[in-house]
Amino acid sequence: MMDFPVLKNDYILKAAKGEDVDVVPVWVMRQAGRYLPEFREERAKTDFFTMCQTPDLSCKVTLQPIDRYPLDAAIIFSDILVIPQALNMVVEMKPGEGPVFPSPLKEPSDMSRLDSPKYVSEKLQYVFDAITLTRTKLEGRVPLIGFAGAPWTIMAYMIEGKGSKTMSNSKRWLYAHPEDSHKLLDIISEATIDYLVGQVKAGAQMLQVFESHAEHLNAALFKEFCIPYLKRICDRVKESASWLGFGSIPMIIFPKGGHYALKEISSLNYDVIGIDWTVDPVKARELVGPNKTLQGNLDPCALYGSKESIDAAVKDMMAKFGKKRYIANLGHGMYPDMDPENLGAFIDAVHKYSKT
Ligand SMILES: Cc1c2[nH]c(c1CCC(=O)O)Cc1[nH]c(c(CCC(=O)O)c1C)Cc1[nH]c(c(CCC(=O)O)c1C)Cc1[nH]c(c(CCC(=O)O)c1C)C2
Repeated sequence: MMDFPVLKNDYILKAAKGEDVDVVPVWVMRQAGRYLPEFREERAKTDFFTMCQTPDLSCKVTLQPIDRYPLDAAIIFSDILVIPQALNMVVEMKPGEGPVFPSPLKEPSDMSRLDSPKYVSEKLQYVFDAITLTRTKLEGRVPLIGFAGAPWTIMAYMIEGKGSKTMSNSKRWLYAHPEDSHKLLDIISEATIDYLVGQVKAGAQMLQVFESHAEHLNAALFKEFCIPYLKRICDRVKESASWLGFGSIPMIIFPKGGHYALKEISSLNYDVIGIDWTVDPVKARELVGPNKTLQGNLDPCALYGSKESIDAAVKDMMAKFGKKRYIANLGHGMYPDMDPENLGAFIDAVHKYSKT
């Protein structure tokens, strides 16, 4: 096990475990990104995936929001799509368009193009190096979060080849090729387990699994095509981390648009459930019960409002969540055209209402 600087702020780890904290911890999804001028300056010089593959650059932009704001966690700069890349698919970042796969999986026979998940950890060593470097450079200021995409979300990108409004190509697989869908989800899950365990070994102190495309499914599809894999990932990663001497690694599941599945998800071993802004925090608490930490859920677009309106929205949000078993965040990520000052106002408001 590596030797890292002593952790000075463990609010988020405590909140994840349900321990009492005197302030509500806060971080935001996509806190490293194009809304920050210092990020755009780096990004102008280097291709997106080259940044991910260069530990010095990944570390540098991971630390940018930590240097700027009093956040309670850092999240390693990378992308969920490094898993398809490690399974032998080409993914390019197109300016103004986002990630694009030139040759997505069209039919189940295309799965023969995929490499074995056995080699994923080897191929993603650069992420582990970035994590180790960043954990060192953080000097214990805040914990470092590692992450991966959930299997359905990754499968959807591999088949659609890019973002999609309907996900009709990947949903066609679920209905027309359920067995092959399970085969693909199994491959992605095995890759993801090794990848997340590798992140813990490299220094990640908490993990988030992004089920960003839950909104396209329903309770029945989620139960068949998501739950078993989310369960396998959580159980196996926790078991390995514990066996390796890292104790109980806190894990967050973020099912974006998955309001219909919250109760089912609360039966899994994730410590924290992230909710998007469409879910009422009081209803979410009823559904998941008292033994899970909730994370979220301000509409990111609230950051387009005035500082006064952000303050009022945070006050309302925090009254609904309460201060126990709660991690403040947005209900999804920052957008590139957001004003960095308004993120500061969001964080300040969380601190203000977490004290009173
Ligand atoms: C956690 C994370 C992600 N991407 C990035 C991070 C960095 C860490 C952080 O949050 O600060 C950097 C990250 N990833 C990307 C960017 C912008 C790229 C650029 O600079 O050109 C950044 C900063 C590119 C990217 N990568 C992806 C998209 C969405 C495409 C779509 O569906 O239309 C996009 C636009 C895929 C992706 N990537 C990620 C998700 C899950 C979270 C979510 O739901 O947004 C998803 C769906 C995860």
